[in-house]
Amino acid sequence: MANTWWELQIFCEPDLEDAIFWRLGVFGCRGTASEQKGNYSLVKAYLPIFQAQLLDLAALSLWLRQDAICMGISAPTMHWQLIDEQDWASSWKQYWQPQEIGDRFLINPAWQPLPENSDRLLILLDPGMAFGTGTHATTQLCLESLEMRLGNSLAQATDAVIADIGCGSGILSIGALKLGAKKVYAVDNDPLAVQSTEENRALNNIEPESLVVAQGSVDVLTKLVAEPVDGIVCNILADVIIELVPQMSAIAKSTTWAIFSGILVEQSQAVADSLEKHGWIVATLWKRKEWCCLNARRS
Ligand SMILES: C[S@@+](CC[C@H](N)C(=O)[O-])C[C@H]1O[C@@H](n2cnc3c(N)ncnc32)[C@H](O)[C@@H]1O
Repeated sequence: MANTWWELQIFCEPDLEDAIFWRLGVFGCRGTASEQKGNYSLVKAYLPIFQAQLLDLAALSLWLRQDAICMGISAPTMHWQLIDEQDWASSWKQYWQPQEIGDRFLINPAWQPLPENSDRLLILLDPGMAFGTGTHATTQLCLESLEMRLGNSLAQATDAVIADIGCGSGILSIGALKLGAKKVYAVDNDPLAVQSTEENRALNNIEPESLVVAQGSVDVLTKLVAEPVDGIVCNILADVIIELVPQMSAIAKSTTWAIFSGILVEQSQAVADSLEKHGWIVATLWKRKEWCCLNARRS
């Protein structure tokens, strides 16, 4: 039973997909994927059996219906079944294909052949049970922001020391290092994410000294980093970011820049207010679908 998973299958209108991904993420689903089925989307998500009972799944289904009603679109249908771990691993992997992100990155699932003739920065990933395949708008916004911060020749990318808070699969840490950052400190309070980041570090031939991974949050980072960092990237949910912002001053200096995502557009004002209250200036807001990414620097 320990290796048994819930497989959720949700048929929905494409406009509902993002709301569904958000709900599934909050719910603790791993390895979420979607495919087009005619005019509809089929979203599949996987959840360890110990994490949800039938009643929880019924409640999730009701929330999704509620979301659809609020958006004025037809309600999704949700089915669930139990599958074993082997089926889980192969079920969602077949939907995840190599993907170009921004101007520089190519995300390649670890089990896919390496691309030929690509001049993009290759990130090999097997997210395991952690969040961060690059398919979510918030991850893409963060990678594109990292490109802006580190990817042009004027930036001092090679000297940059970066903190990745809520590293998930390690995709942003690896992206920063591929852009030339000197060192990344990555933390996540989920031990499965720490394991996944370690595995993806090795997959991308990155030395442990260049990507230091630890379980925990900003409090752990403050003990890990020898001195304030040059950049921070933090893709978690808005309320968690607001909670963590005061602690981030301990790892920031006057020139530190920061990238925040996981924020719904309507939550951006609350996050910006919190940042400004704690010594940050919000320079830009990038939006994709209902998500946004705030680029900030110290005042
Ligand atoms: C949305 S995922 C982001 C993963 C990856 N960085 C990306 O951009 O795709 C958020 C991650 O933050 C972690 N997390 C949530 N709350 C946290 C906290 N207070 N401190 C550290 N990590 C946290 C979660 O476990 C999850 O792996």
